[in-house]
Amino acid sequence: MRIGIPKEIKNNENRVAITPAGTADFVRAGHQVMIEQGAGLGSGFTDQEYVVAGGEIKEQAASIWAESDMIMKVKEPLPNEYDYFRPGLILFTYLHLAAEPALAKALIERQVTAIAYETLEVNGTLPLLTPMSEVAGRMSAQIGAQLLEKTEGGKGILLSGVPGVSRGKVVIIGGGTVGTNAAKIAIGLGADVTILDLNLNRLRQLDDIFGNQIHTLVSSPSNIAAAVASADLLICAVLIPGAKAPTLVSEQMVTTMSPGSVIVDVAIDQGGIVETIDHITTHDEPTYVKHGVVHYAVANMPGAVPRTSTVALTNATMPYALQLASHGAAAAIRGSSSIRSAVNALNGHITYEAVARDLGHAYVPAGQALENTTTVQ
Ligand SMILES: NC(=O)C1=CN([C@@H]2O[C@H](COP(=O)(O)OP(=O)(O)OC[C@H]3O[C@@H](n4cnc5c(N)ncnc54)[C@H](O)[C@@H]3O)[C@@H](O)[C@H]2O)C=CC1
Ligand SMILES: CC(=O)C(=O)O
Ligand SMILES: [Mg+2]
Repeated sequence: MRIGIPKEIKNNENRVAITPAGTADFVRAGHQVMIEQGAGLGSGFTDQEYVVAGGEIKEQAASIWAESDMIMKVKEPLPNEYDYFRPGLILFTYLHLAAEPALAKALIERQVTAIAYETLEVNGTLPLLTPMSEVAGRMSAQIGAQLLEKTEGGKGILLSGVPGVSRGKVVIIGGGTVGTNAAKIAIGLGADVTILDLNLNRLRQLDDIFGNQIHTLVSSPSNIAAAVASADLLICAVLIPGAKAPTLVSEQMVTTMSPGSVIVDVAIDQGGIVETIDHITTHDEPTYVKHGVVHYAVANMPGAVPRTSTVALTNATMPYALQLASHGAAAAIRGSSSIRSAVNALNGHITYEAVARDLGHAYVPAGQALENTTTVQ
């Protein structure tokens, strides 16, 4: 199969979908890999390293899209990439379609086989989301701590406090991968940490992991309201796989936060959980202030630590990419329930139930969408 790796074009997105080692894995398995010139530089990989691994460097993104059977990316295609879509093209990347209706429409209209990292499931886990959630979770506490500094627009507190001065309060809504990793760093920084989750078993696990280093609370509207009002730093880490994130923090709740408090909404890639977040921010302009509260809503946080993130992401994606390349999409989708769970659009249909529901499209299971088609390779 011919595999194409365009350079990422989202703001400050320095990750790349393949490493030189991954290129060598594909080549060893008999595939051809085309990489856009300079695509790996942000992650510290030179064109020469890809060539040594057996890849071919192309100057133009357009020829990579046109000549590839499978495009591997990191972030969702942006509107100026939609024209490259064509029937049967395999697109393997993060998609977050519930928050991207125009992208969903383009994928349907052009009958792309769109396979999303974030919904690929193995025994109830999301192994292609986990590594980036680990990165973003850890970053969220680090970034929040910095935004609390006066010079960054914050209220001017140090999360650890000092002897004689109380610690800062970090509230984390959602105790999954992002939430747990945020807690690790926030605890390390010496903050007073509270985690809310709907899942009581998850709260039990967190209690086992962190003991009396954290407070746990069930995620109810009244507990959220009280915790938000007391937070210096609010980290939002809720996920319902594939679905648009629920609005759990209302504008009224944000008005109860003291001036200079900080919100980091990591769940923004699925639409975010905070009512006062009305747009996705970028690494160039990461924050804005509303009701005196600093809001951070960058949807590609790991793009700022690309060396760590590219290696962590590709460690997880490569085994599935190799399956897709070696068997072809149709056989891989039929043969692997995990790959099937990642298929969000195929042959003009939305094939992930939560995405279909949130975008108001009909849901057609991937297996059914594969019937009577000759366009899917
Ligand atoms: N902005 C960025 O750059 C990045 C964003 N993310 C996003 O972060 C979000 C969280 O991801 P993960 O931690 O991997 O998901 P996860 O599935 O590991 O954890 C989500 C947690 O939310 C909990 N939850 C669901 N409904 C809830 C509610 N109403 N109240 C409280 N908790 C609730 C679940 O029980 C679960 O424990 C996702 O949207 C993911 O895409 C991940 C990486 C990078
Ligand atoms: C998960 C995601 O959105 C990211 O890593 O950018
Ligand atoms: Mg996005």
